[in-house]
Amino acid sequence: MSKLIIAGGQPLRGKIKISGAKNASLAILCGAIMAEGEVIIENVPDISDVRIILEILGNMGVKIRWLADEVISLTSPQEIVGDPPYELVKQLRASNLLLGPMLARYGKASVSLPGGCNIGVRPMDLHFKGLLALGAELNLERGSIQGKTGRLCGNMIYLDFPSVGATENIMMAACLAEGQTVIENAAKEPEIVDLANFLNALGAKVRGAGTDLIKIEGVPVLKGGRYSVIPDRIEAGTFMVAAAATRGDVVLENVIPRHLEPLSAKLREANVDVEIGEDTIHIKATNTSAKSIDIKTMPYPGFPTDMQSQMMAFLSTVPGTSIIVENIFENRFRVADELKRMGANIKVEGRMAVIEGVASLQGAKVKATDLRAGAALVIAGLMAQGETEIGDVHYVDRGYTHLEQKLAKLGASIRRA
Ligand SMILES: CC(=O)N[C@H]1[C@@H](OP(=O)(O)OP(=O)(O)OC[C@H]2O[C@@H](n3ccc(=O)[nH]c3=O)[C@H](O)[C@@H]2O)O[C@H](CO)[C@@H](O)[C@@H]1O
Ligand SMILES: C=C(OP(=O)(O)O)C(=O)O
Repeated sequence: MSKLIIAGGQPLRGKIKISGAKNASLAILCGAIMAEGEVIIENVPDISDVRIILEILGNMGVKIRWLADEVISLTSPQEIVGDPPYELVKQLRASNLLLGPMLARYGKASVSLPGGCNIGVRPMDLHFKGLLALGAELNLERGSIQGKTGRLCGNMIYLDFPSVGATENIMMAACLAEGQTVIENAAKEPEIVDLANFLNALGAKVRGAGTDLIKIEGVPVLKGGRYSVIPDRIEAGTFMVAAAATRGDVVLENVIPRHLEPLSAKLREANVDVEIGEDTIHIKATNTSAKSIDIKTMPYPGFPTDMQSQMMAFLSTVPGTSIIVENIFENRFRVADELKRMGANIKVEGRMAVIEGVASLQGAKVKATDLRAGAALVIAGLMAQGETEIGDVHYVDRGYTHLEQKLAKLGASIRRA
């Protein structure tokens, strides 16, 4: 098991290029199996979640070739040669996004339920509700979803909650259904828009992605095509917060600033200077004294749950009392216990965390409890006095491309052991 060792106390300074979005790439890679021709996807991040989903697709008979760094070619078979293997599926939540595409293209699917994970339960009732409304037959057998269908049929689907995964699964399946599907109260996250743009590049007819009403006109086939994934707003956000937390001066390149507005607004409220360019964001925190703030995680365009832990690390040394309310995933405060080992003063009460800013954190041995918790501990380690050793770094590797190299380029003292 590798560890990250950080000698804290250096403000981050310099420029960094943001990679392609994990959460968009994973959905797009699943959607690619619906195409009848070769699909080329650019700007795919080199992270373990991508490697696992590719292994799953390979097991199903998808031909996969890396054409260059971050560029993948995929060609799906006429018939699936094997089900997604449980051993791989259980390692990543996003494998549940194979359900819609498999049903739509192959008329059958067998995918293990994701079950719970470290950040909370990951139910799929809304995915089921949508796919059943499109005419699929779904059964749960020994922890695995077994689905079959003839050609799916468009329908009106209202989501009780704007679930990102359910919107993606239903939207993908509806692309090959007969007639029109309307998803009401759809998720509006940028990754939904990216997936819709990708599907449209293959010949799908999806309109309204990015609003809460998505309309999909089914087509008989999707063809091959080429598509470039959007930049990762959460990787970008993590570097923004790391820059703010170390009182640094960092320019992020290859970002879509609009996607980061919920975070930029909160950082400005905390007195951090955020300058927006066309595809850059400049964080200047060298001369600022940060202020405590309150945060509530919400579906987009609210504050993202995936940035909550990193903000908790930052706020732990901001004078005053900050409050975070986590509305999406019930177990996303586990990182508080690790931050407390470094001297943070955080009280967790159900879905609320109260953070009393302390003068500084001290380096300690800590463990990543999930992906963004790991990112938060990296930020805490960069701020802390002395050495921090972060265990269970495999969580961090799920979602960050070349994290140590990028941070070292900004002047951090960080190494893997
Ligand atoms: C709204 C939201 O912030 N979604 C986040 C969620 O997407 P992901 O797609 O994993 O999760 P959903 O958006 O579906 O889930 C959000 C909420 O809806 C509930 N739920 C979901 C599906 C379902 O069928 N039934 C149900 O009750 C979940 O328990 C959760 O409380 O995790 C991703 C990884 O961290 C983030 O990138 C997404 O931004
Ligand atoms: C928790 C995350 O991802 P996943 O839904 O793939 O577990 C995340 O991206 O922060």
